[in-house]
Amino acid sequence: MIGTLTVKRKPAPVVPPDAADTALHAQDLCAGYGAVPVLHDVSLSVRAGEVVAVLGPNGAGKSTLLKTLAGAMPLSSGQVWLAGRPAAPSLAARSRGGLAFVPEGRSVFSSLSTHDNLRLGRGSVERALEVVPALKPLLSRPAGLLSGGEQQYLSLARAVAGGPAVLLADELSLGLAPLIVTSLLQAVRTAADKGAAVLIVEQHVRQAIKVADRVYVLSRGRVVLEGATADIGDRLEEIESAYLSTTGEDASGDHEQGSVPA
Ligand SMILES: Nc1ncnc2c1ncn2[C@@H]1O[C@H](COP(=O)(O)OP(=O)(O)OP(=O)(O)O)[C@@H](O)[C@H]1O
Repeated sequence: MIGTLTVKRKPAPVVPPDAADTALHAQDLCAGYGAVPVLHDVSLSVRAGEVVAVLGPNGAGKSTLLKTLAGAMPLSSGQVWLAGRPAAPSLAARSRGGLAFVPEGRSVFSSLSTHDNLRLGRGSVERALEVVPALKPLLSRPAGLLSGGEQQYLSLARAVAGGPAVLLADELSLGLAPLIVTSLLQAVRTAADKGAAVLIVEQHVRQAIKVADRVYVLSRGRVVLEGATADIGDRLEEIESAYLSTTGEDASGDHEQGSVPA
């Protein structure tokens, strides 16, 4: 009797459809702190030239999401893809690969001038100033003497000096005056217009949707809504009370995931 020949093939790697042609793609991310899970199967993508805003009430997991995307925090499962390839495991390696991360809080070298702070970043001072022109008159000032808003301009400018392919920014506008918030978000828009894929976490929802192309709303670590800002603008109040106020944060915990509800 002739035996059956079984040819063992390596299974083809499963590449999510969005991963291949987007600058940043995350698939089914789960992460947490110790035994406490925070993110549950979060998937998203950001294309080059887009600003995408992550919105959600306090404690929804927005910062945790950005940290996992940046490689600053491990995943318990899921995969991050950068430019169609599985992302390197660490923040340092992702930075070398063209990802820039502005974490929450201002990190500037207080004793150095604004100009020297910019020179410390990988990249070009000129490029940074094209995106954040508000820093031009402040180049010689020690960073420690800049206002909170100016320090935030500097954090953003350092991140964009290298012309990142992907820019992640967490709560750039926290505690800042409305005019500065507008200016920071405009700089974020400029970074995208120059080709970056930009993902921001932002509490100022109404300001954010003026510059963002799309949003994801996170509640209790899950994406509960996603859509183009053009589609949600008219229904912002309804969406704010359903998803964005802390009291509205899903007491039942069972919002369905989907696109902008009809
Ligand atoms: N270092 C940590 N150790 C343990 N739990 C943490 C840690 N950081 C955040 N958490 C918890 O994880 C959950 C999500 O926090 P996260 O900061 O990601 O939310 P957020 O949406 O960014 O909130 P906010 O808008 O208030 O900044 C919260 O319950 C928070 O208490």
